[in-house]
Amino acid sequence: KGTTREQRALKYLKEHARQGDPDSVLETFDEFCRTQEWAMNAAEEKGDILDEIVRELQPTTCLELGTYCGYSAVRIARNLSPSARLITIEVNPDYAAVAREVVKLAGLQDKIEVINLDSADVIRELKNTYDVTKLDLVFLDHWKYLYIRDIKLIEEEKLLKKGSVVFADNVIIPGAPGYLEYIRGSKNYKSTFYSVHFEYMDDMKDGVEKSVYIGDE
Ligand SMILES: O=C(c1ccccc1)c1ccc(O)c(O)c1[N+](=O)[O-]
Ligand SMILES: [Mg+2]
Repeated sequence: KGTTREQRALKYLKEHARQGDPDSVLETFDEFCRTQEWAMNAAEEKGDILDEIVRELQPTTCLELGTYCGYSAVRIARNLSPSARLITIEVNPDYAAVAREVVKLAGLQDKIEVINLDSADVIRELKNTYDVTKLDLVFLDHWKYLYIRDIKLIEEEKLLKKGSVVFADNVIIPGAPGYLEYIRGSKNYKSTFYSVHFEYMDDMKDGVEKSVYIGDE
């Protein structure tokens, strides 16, 4: 076909979603994934938990690792207060390019910054280059084996404060065993596991982990 799945999804969104309406973009993306092609979005069930976290926490500065096509970036940003912002990191240039279009389609380009770099390199620069003081919300959704590397880097950079929330997708499928062991074993977090369906697959069980930082930073 010459096009990628992500480009086909973007085309569908441009044809069927309402410009400037984040809810319409999300609904249309879910429709695409249920009727045309599966994609690894943090869909309905996971999205509802993410919505709940954002509404309760009212974060000012959010970091997402693993933008993919921007579904969860739009999901987070649509609930942010006017001055709040989301930095989302995507190492794959093709995904990042599609995500920027999806963010624009949702009308959220003033709240979301998509960075096409390796997460570790950006985390080390958040204070100096990206004007970040502390992170209120971190959403881990990139390569599963990198969750533990990056949470340790975030701690090293002293980017968390009491009450910061770290929310991790896919802790069952594909799974992030090293991360789960680390975060649940750490005295600096209070973690809660939520059993949810794997995106768009009503007969597959996945899990997400919400960890509240109670450490001393
Ligand atoms: O790793 C995969 C994966 C592995 C194999 C085939 C397709 C996807 C995946 C699956 C569901 C997710 O929610 C997700 O975030 C990812 N991911 O790549 O980060
Ligand atoms: Mg995921």
